[in-house]
Amino acid sequence: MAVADLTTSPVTSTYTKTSSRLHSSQLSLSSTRLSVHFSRSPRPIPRAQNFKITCSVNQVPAPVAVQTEEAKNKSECFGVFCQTYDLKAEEETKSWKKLINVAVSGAAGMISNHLLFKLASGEVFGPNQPVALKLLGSERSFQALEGVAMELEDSLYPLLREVSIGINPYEVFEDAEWALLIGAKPRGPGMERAGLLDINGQIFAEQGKALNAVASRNVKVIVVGNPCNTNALICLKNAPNIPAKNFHALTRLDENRAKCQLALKAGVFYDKVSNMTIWGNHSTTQVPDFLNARINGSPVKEVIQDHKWLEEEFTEKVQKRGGLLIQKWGRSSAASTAVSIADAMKSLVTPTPEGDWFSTGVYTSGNPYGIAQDIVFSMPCRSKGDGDYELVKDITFDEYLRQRIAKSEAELLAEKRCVAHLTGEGVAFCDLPEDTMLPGEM
Ligand SMILES: NC(=O)C1=CN([C@@H]2O[C@H](COP(=O)(O)OP(=O)(O)OC[C@H]3O[C@@H](n4cnc5c(N)ncnc54)[C@H](OP(=O)(O)O)[C@@H]3O)[C@@H](O)[C@H]2O)C=CC1
Ligand SMILES: O=C([O-])CC(=O)C(=O)O
Repeated sequence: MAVADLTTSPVTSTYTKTSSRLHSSQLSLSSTRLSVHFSRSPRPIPRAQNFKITCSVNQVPAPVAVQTEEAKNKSECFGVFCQTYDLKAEEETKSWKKLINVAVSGAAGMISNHLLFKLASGEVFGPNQPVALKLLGSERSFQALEGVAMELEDSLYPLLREVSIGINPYEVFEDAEWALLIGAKPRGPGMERAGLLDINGQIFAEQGKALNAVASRNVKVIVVGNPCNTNALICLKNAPNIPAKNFHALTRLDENRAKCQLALKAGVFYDKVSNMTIWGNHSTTQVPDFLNARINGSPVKEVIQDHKWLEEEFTEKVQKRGGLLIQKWGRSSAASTAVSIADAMKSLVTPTPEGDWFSTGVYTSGNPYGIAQDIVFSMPCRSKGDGDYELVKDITFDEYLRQRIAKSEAELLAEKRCVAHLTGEGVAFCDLPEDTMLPGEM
């Protein structure tokens, strides 16, 4: 059976090889009451979970689901998203753009549980952009991933045309135009940061190789899993055929947190805060830049005259916001992180408002600020809305800002030495600064 067909989008070729499972597809079709019209050659439903869902709709006993190793390694369309409908009568689809492929790792995790529904709703790409979600999980999360896909089915999003799930990045990332890399092992009690860098670095090295092999040549990659700057560096080093500029480490949550704290102090609504840069690492050395930020168009230091608060309390509040939230919630920021991923994507697909900018962790080569080359560092960017960005040139520095930036830079250079074995730059040597911490660590 084919995946959902759009009059305006080509059907992907993921399942054309699985003709041996055509029989299963026919079984599933006979047990579904959904009206199905094949506008192209039918493709087989290859997965057991399709039976479970269609049969539960009609109270037909489900065939026994036997999942082979081969089946588990495939990225496959899920349930209702495997159907092909005749959309010719649907006028609205005429104005739709070509289907966009979005791959998400850690898709069964907490952040994804918020993010996927934003992507499917049209909030990120707009009301004319149909979306295909390609969800990456693992052996341990596969059932949860099925649950996520079932919730996506039940949400009936008109723009959500395809959902596929899998555990092999070489399958899931095929033709991805966006890759949102969220899955990563959380740091456990007693685990050294070097250990976390190594374990998660291996995940991102593997995923970089997979993107390099099968993703769109212009895929935009947003690394969320921590330590996200160095994971992004590892990922891009393992994907030499994809422009390094396309890789981002998520620091938009930090930008949003900084805007909120400035608004609170100034007694204004947070939409009045602009030009907010987060410099450096998504860690407790990050630098929320109050020198260049503005409130109601005026420099922050003119609006907030308590400069001691800006240098000491504000900076630390932003750096440690994630840790405080974990103390309150018992788990790390998930909903606000998902919002910030959506914000980061929107900033790349819509033109940046005149005079403003946004923060994202990007590859430093060629930066105009004197920051070390060849790391991933959060900096101020503008976009024309084409998925690309330029670094902002007219930035002011003072001694305080320079010193803080240098500290975060030193931390990232140390992280880079620590993962040299994963970036193809020789033998790793770990001399991480003592106080190196993720925002979630206190
Ligand atoms: N940059 C930022 O601003 C922020 C980053 N984060 C980071 O995002 C990441 C995901 O957070 P969240 O969704 O809340 O986390 P969850 O624990 O809910 O999900 C993380 C997912 O990571 C996957 N994973 C990959 N490898 C391992 C492993 N070895 N052990 C356990 N899980 C693994 C799991 O999926 P599977 O089994 O399918 O692989 C799991 O579902 C974390 O690294 C977190 O620190 C969080 C907040 C802000
Ligand atoms: O440390 C974590 O996992 C959470 C995190 O990044 C944040 O809240 O900014």
